[in-house]
Amino acid sequence: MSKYSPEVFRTSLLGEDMVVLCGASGNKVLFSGYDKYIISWWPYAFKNILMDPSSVGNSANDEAAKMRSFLPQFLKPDSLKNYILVMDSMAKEHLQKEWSPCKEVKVFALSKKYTFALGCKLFVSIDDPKYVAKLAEPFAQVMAGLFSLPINLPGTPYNRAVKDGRMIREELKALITSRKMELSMEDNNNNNDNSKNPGGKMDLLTSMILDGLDESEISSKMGGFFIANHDTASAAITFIISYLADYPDVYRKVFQVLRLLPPASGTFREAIQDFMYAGYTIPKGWKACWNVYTTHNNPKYFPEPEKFDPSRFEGNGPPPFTFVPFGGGPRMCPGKEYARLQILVFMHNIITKFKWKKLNPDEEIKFIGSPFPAKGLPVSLETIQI
Ligand code: HEM
Repeated sequence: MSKYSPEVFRTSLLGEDMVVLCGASGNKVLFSGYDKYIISWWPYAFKNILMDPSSVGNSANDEAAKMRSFLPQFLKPDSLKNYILVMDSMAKEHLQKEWSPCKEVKVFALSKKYTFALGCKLFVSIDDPKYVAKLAEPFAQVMAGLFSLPINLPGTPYNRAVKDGRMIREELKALITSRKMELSMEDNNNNNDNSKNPGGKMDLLTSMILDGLDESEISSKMGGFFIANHDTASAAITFIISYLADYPDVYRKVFQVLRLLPPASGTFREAIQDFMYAGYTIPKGWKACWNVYTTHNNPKYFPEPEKFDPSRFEGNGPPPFTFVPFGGGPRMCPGKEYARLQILVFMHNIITKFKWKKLNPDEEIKFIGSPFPAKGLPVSLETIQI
């Protein structure tokens, strides 16, 4: 029987009190030692690294709220269905090019390559592989810097992330300028409905421009969307592939992987009134970081929580707010339908093309923000004919 022992970790940053609601399940303690400080610093790191200084509010929470207040048409299910064909053809092309010629692949790196390239295509209509690769490097540095010690000295991961965050915003601003010019040229030439869709590019960028956001807001928010997409869907794909290797008979029910290894470790809230947690009073006004992993591993709702058992999702499934890979309530992940769709389309393509075996069956899983396999999940591949 797993033990479940919630803990509270208190810190104080830039004058704001914060608690990290961490916990333990079985032998795993998700946040220990200095990880707790890194996690509590995250909203500030996000703001300092990714946000244009002219578009930032007073607190990190203001930034999240602004991000939320703008839910682009692009991310709504009605619009997303228009992108299934692009997702499908990119998944096929990616598998053909990167997987088919190989006997063995490292799943994590390749799924990241696919989800990032898909984001470039659907968010900003970039499909030149060289340009995609040029953007991938600074985004990887930003991701590393977001979960590092916030020491802004030359050579530290945080310092590199601040510089690369600035570089990304500059690239995005250049894209915004040229897209605005295309839009206004089409408007001048042609006053029909297509004028809102230059060259067929109704991507996230055009969607934001048409919603009237200014350049610095778009570059900050766009950076946020890229980062939110960066390690999440690729982690989900990686662990679905990993669990499928262990449990081939349950491949149809794979989405419960999101319970066992939720790609986003948690998020931040402000207490609107005093509340009790694990015997502690958390005062009104404090920031709280809640953790998806420990919610998903609470044996009260998921008996034998570390067991992979798809049948627990049958019938009514788990009670509300216990299965929360995309969060819950009004701040729930706005990218969840996009994420689900890209994972589904990719998994459909991979399952119908390959069988695979893990090369390191007992590979360690590490956590830096999101979970990842320590050696990148190397697998051997066999092409199948259906
Ligand atoms: C498997 C993939 C993903 C997972 C598991 C995931 C999970 C989460 C979680 C747990 C939150 C916090 C929700 C809350 O506060 O209640 C969140 C927030 C957010 N996600 Fe995702 N996400 C994923 C993919 C994406 C993608 C692809 C995008 C963008 C295209 C995205 C955009 C965002 C944004 C902008 C927020 C902040 C919302 C706010 O604070 O109001 N996510 N996500």
